Amino acid sequence: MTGIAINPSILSADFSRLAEEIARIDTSDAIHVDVMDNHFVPNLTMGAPVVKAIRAATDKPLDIHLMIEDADRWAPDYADLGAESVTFHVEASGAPIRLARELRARGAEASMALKPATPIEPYMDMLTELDMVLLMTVEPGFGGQSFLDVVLPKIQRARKAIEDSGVPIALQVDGGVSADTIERAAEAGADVFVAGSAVYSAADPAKAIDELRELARTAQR
Ligand SMILES: O=C(CO)[C@H](O)[C@H](O)COP(=O)(O)O
Ligand SMILES: [Fe+2]
Repeated sequence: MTGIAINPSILSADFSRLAEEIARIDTSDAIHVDVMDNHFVPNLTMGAPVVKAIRAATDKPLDIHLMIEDADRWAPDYADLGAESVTFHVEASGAPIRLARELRARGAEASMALKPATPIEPYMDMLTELDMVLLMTVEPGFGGQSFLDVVLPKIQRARKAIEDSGVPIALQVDGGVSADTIERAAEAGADVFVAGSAVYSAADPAKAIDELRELARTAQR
């Protein structure tokens, strides 16, 4: 297992004050940025120009979650603009191994996401091409949805495959992660947690991040 990380999603932040909102999550391990194109998912958020502005506003690692079609074409741009980690959806990639290698060649960590109903088994042999796997625990597209417990067995199977690979690949969950759900996800084997509404709805987001981290650490032990 790698160490526990809490990556707040700025999808739930006030976009009119993004730099201040980023400063409020200073205890985070990285900043999760949701890029949506209104095609892969029925929602539109931001593209490379805004991510470039976020890059300039913080030294925190950027964890870019691309919910866009034609990831093979667009994902490398986010590595080029200085993101530490770029996640593409396997459902939107024609050549995931080539894309993962391309992201790494451009200096980013390569991460692949799976929607809740996408099985992990066809991709078990390519895990070593990746730095992280993201298992969505909601249908992608919106913040504030409920955690899907139906994904827990897939988290367990992915954890076993990662341990069997002998390579320290991170296992991220995204969607509905809160103080009520993070322990279940950590017990199943996740070690990187995205939380949007749970962090930004808190009176003190930095404290909420620390509390989530402690819950996950205890559950992982
Ligand atoms: O990728 C996402 C949605 O597609 C977001 O990262 C996710 O929903 C985070 O928000 P919340 O914690 O409120 O569920
Ligand atoms: Fe996300």
